[in-house]
Amino acid sequence: MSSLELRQLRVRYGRFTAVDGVDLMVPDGGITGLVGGSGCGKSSLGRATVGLAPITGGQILVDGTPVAHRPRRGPVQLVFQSPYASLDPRMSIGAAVAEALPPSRWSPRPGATARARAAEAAHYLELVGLDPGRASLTPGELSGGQRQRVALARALAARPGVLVADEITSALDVSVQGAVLNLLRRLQRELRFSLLFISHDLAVVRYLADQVAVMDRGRLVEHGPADRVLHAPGHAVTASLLSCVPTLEENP
Ligand SMILES: Nc1ncnc2c1ncn2[C@@H]1O[C@H](COP(=O)(O)OP(=O)(O)OP(=O)(O)O)[C@@H](O)[C@H]1O
Repeated sequence: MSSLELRQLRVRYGRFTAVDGVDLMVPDGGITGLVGGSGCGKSSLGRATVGLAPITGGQILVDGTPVAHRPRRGPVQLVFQSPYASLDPRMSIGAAVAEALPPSRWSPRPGATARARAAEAAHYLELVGLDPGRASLTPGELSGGQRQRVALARALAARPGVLVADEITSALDVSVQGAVLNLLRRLQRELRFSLLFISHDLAVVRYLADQVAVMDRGRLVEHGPADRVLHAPGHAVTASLLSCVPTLEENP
């Protein structure tokens, strides 16, 4: 488990600034929900934490240490909205998870390392509720929810201190969204990674997050404890996002 800190983070695409000097702290072992309207820069911020968006200013720190901009198997792992973005359609799901494991120690017995890695990959598949006996399947043979579980297993296999989940349930049927969210919450408690949970769905964010940050046009406009931000918003953008979520009202 690790803290994630963004200091004056700036992301630009050509002349367009998508993230405009954001300061954000995801505390050690905490769950921070990042919300905002469409196009406000949430995904750009998330992608920047793993070097997948063009950072033009500021710093990203994990446990107070600046991280390299494109770390392989780094301390921060990102799960995308579409599992297809992170899974090779030709690779078996077992191989995809094994590939993400940290390099293993040298073993004197030929084949022993490959076997140990397959066993460890099976462990991660089990952890996300998939049958390790089906490790030879490819992503195309799985349902959307199962694919997202594989993407989660692959991210966790890299043993990140921080997980960034970007709209991970948006592409799923409503019937499986809850199961994936429950899984994520259970895994966060068991493995104790810090979580930056990006979503446009405030009801989901309230369910998971202990801190909520609100973005608008590339800037952070509000940040605080989830209870306070979602029940007594201090910014018009937050209030407007809340007004679109009638289910948040306990006594309508
Ligand atoms: N690769 C890119 N090149 C140019 N502009 C981009 C690129 N990626 C994103 N943008 C622009 O940056 C802005 C922020 O996009 P981003 O995807 O980060 O927002 P978002 O809050 O995640 O939106 P959504 O919820 O709709 O996914 C948008 O105006 C988008 O069009």
